[in-house]
Amino acid sequence: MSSITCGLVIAAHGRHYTVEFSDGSLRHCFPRGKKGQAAVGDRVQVSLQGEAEGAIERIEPRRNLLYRSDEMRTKVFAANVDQLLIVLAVAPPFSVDLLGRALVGAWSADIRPLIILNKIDLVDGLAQARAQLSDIDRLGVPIIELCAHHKEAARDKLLPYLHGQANLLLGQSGMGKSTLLNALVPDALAATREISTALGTGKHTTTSTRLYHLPDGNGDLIDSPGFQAFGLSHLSDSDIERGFPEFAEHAAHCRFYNCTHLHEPGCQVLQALDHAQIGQERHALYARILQERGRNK
Ligand SMILES: Nc1nc2c(ncn2[C@@H]2O[C@H](COP(=O)(O)OP(=O)(O)OP(=O)(O)O)[C@@H](O)[C@H]2O)c(=O)[nH]1
Ligand SMILES: [Zn+2]
Repeated sequence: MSSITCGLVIAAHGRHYTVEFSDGSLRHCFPRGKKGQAAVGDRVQVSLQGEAEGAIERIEPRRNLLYRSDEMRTKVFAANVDQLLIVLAVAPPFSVDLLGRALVGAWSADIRPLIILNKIDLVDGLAQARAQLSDIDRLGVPIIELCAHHKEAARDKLLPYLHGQANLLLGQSGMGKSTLLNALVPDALAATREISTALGTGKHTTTSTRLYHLPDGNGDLIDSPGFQAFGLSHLSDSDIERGFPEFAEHAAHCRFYNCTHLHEPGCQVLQALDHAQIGQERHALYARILQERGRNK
């Protein structure tokens, strides 16, 4: 009989995983049978097999699961996340649409968002980047400005926000996510090599998502692959509305209790939009997300 041990999923490679155990050892693990998909950040029960492998027998109940979905498929980012770090940069331009979607995804899963505006050394574009963030700034989402090239300063600025939590790092390509990861976890490369060793040489695999422990052992940082889309077709209307917290005080006074805030008479959200109390772009994004869901139903 093999023994069952509890571990943490620290890397996902398609349908198999690297699991870390309390003594620091790593094993290459497969789900037993046709069980649900595990995610980085999951606590799992593993039956140990041989020296370096294991079978995932059970996934412990999750606090949350962050994922995106479109009509074709669902893609899991990670499980048991406390904070979503959305990396933006002064240049190249970031997508306000994707940022808004990431916020909706986070809030609907009860994950706190934090925005990192990187490359503030590119001073010429800074005012414009800040202006693009003004709607979000008004919502009270913390925005940390830094320059990931200045590793120590970036680390000192950011670490106090990350301590003691499971943080998921998300960013479009080119925003400086890898540069930032290397500033926060200087031995990230060595940790990745360790996983390759645990998987065995010659086993080629692409690691999509990876959990690192912060250097002082106080919290984790999960690196996800760059993303170009953030479909939210799995969310309900009320989940989506929760992604626009600035609507709430107005929505409470709409004439119809089931108002969609798109066209109804007596809609206070539309009125607030007319009075520029709600950003045009924010309402347009809300309408787009609802529309996409309508198409997918
Ligand atoms: N000026 C400036 N450039 C930076 C800064 N941080 C990163 N960069 C540059 O931005 C480019 C993209 O950085 P990466 O860290 O590779 O970005 P990434 O988000 O991981 O992008 P992908 O690898 O495409 O997913 C590189 O040329 C970095 O040197 C910064 O603070 N200031
Ligand atoms: Zn309304």
